[in-house]
Amino acid sequence: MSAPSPSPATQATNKVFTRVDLDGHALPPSPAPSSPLSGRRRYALATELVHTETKDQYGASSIPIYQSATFKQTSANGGNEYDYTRSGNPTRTHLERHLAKIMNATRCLAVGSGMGALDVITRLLKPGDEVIAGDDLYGGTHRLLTYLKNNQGIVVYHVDTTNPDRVREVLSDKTAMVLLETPTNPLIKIVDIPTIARATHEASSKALVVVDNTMLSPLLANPLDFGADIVYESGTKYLSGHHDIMAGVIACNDPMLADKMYFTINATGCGLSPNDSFLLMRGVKTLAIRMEKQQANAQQIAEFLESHGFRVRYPGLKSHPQYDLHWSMARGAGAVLSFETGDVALSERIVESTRLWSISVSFGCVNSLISMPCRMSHASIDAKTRAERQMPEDLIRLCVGIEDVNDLIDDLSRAVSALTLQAAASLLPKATI
Ligand SMILES: Cc1ncc(COP(=O)(O)O)c(C=O)c1O
Ligand SMILES: N[C@@H](CCSC[C@H](N)C(=O)O)C(=O)O
Repeated sequence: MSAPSPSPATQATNKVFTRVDLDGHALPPSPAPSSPLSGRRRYALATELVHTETKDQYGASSIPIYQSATFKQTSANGGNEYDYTRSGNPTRTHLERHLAKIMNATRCLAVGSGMGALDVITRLLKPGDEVIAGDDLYGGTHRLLTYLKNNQGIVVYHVDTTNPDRVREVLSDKTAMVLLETPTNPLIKIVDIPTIARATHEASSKALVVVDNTMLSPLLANPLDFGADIVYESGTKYLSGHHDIMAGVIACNDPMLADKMYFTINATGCGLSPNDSFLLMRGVKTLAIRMEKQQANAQQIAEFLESHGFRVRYPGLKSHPQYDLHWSMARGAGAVLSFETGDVALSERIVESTRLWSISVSFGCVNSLISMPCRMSHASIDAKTRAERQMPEDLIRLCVGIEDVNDLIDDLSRAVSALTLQAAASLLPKATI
């Protein structure tokens, strides 16, 4: 008996894609096209963020959540577009194609967290490879690099990446990866991506420049346009915007590199779940409006603190020593700033006296957060290393949300003035409020 001919729906599912991944699975075209059709012109980013191509059979305007671990095949040889969610899922693919468009990449991969993204990227390394990273960087990144150094035979240099000459000093043909963050977390220093990318590729044609773009998001910067080979972000932050998921995204333009990273994701099972892919997709659509409000608020708060004598680190302030460099690479200053009070105990009390600002790690959410990085987000960097890297223990980090800015300033002002009035003037060499 001959097999029944496949239905039109099955035929559509079985359509031949021009690209296949390392396991022979078909890859849908990526990035998603500018949508709806914009002729030759690409729409502005705020428009592209919202509009997304869907071919849903019922015309669903929001991507359905394909909450299925496995997918029925039409032949004993398998080979349909999807077979198993660890390998690929329609909701995740939709998100990845949309993000590739937004991140100016040909391919994007979505995984379970920002650290998961860095784990996938660093699995490109092999024992003996050298990695150059900043000396001011997210604590979890420092922790993973230290693990690789201690257990996987990777040589890691932490240098001041805000000075390209310090990077040049350690670049060699053994350099496999240069890992950059800009603005750095938590000291908000700026790194010259184009200069370092050029120097890296000159020193070793195989070395990869990897940029963590979590602080700015694709709305404000596209490091791939400045010579980066791979860009990753914690989707837990601005991309999703509501602190209701953990996610990580990786973008690149080299199909071979993308295939290698996809291999790791499939092999280890760290791809983003369908439900979280849906939530991240929903969050991305409002990125522009959230970020615009967040950074407008951050600017006013930074000016308020600076006008009261605090040393404020924010690239929206003309006093930032690398103001011009930042604006040569970015379309905005972001919404994370940090400031010093001159006294750890005072900083603690300010943090604990605010009411609207939640004491939380993370950033990029619609509500405002306050934290002391040395005690919280960067506690995984030991005290000795923090001291060597001159991380001020009294540093307060503000992650500004979308609330009414006057309420935020009032709350901060009340916390600061109540305490500084009590404090002896000697405790506050810098702060004069
Ligand atoms: C700059 C930066 N990169 C990466 C990460 C890691 O992201 P996730 O928490 O989603 O793993 C974080 C924070 O956690 C971060 O601040
Ligand atoms: N306990 C966590 C701390 C996460 S910090 C999150 C975020 N990157 C930030 O900078 O606030 C850990 O050990 O990773």
